[in-house]
Amino acid sequence: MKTMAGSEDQKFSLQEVLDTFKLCLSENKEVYLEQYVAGWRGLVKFLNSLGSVFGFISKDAVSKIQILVSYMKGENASHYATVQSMVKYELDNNLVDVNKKGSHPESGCRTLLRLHRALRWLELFLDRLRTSTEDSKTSALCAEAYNESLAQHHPWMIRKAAGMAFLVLPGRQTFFEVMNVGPPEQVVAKLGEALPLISEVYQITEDLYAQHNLLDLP
Ligand SMILES: CCCCCCCCCCCCC/C=C/[C@@H](O)[C@H](COP(=O)(O)O)NC(=O)CCCCCCCCCCCCCCC
Repeated sequence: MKTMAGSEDQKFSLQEVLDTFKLCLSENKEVYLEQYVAGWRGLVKFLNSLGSVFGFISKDAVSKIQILVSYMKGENASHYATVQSMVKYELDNNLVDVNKKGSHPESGCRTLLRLHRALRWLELFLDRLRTSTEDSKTSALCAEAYNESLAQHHPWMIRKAAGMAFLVLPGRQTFFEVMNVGPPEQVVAKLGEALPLISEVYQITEDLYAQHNLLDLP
C-alpha cells in the first residue's frame, strides 16, 4: 500500500488504458470511437514496452488505428463519433464490402471488427491473469485466450508467429510490474474493476455487429 499516493503522475500505467475503456460508453450505451481508439493506442504502447518481438502485432494494430483515425478526422467525421453512427453511415451509403473484398477493402466497419475480435482476446487474457496464481505462465494464459478467440480468425502462418511471440512474454511477476499499478493484489483488484467495463464495450459492439450481420466482414 506504500506506493499509492501520486501514482497518476508516474510513467505509463495500465490503469490509464483501462480508464479509457470506462470512458467509451455514452449515457445511452453508444461506443465512442475516440475513446475506443485511445484505449488501443495505450495497449499498443504497453505491447511495445514488452519488446520488438511483438512489433508485427503492434504494427497491424497501429495501421488499423490509423485507418479509423483518418475517418474520424476526414470530411465525414461527424458520422464517425460512435461505433453505432459509423455502422449506420457506412451501411446506408454502401461503403462496406459485405461478402467479398471489393471497392471498400478498408471500411471502418471491417477495420473495427479486427480490433473488436482482439478485444475479446484481451478480455479472456486479463481474466486469466486476474485469476492466475504465482506459478502461472503468462505465455500459456495468453495462448489459451488467443486460441479461444482471435486464432479462429487467423490463418496458420499468423497463428504460428503469434504462438512464438507468446513464448517470450515476461513471467507473471515482471508482467505485473510492467503494468505499473502497484503490488500484485492491487493489479488483481484493478483487473477485477476493469473487466466488466471491457466486457460491456465488447458485448455492445458484438450485439450491434450481429444485428447487422457484420461479424464475418472480409
Ligand atoms: C501481451 C501479449 C500480447 C499478445 C497479443 C495477442 C494478439 C495476437 C495477435 C496476432 C496478430 C498478428 C498480426 C496480424 C494480424 C492480421 O492478420 C489480423 C487480420 O487483419 P486483416 O484482416 O486486415 O488482414 N489482424 C488482427 O487480428 C488485429 C490484431 C490486433 C492485435 C492487437 C493486440 C494488442 C495487444 C495489446 C496487448 C496489451 C496487453 C495488456 C495486458 C495487460
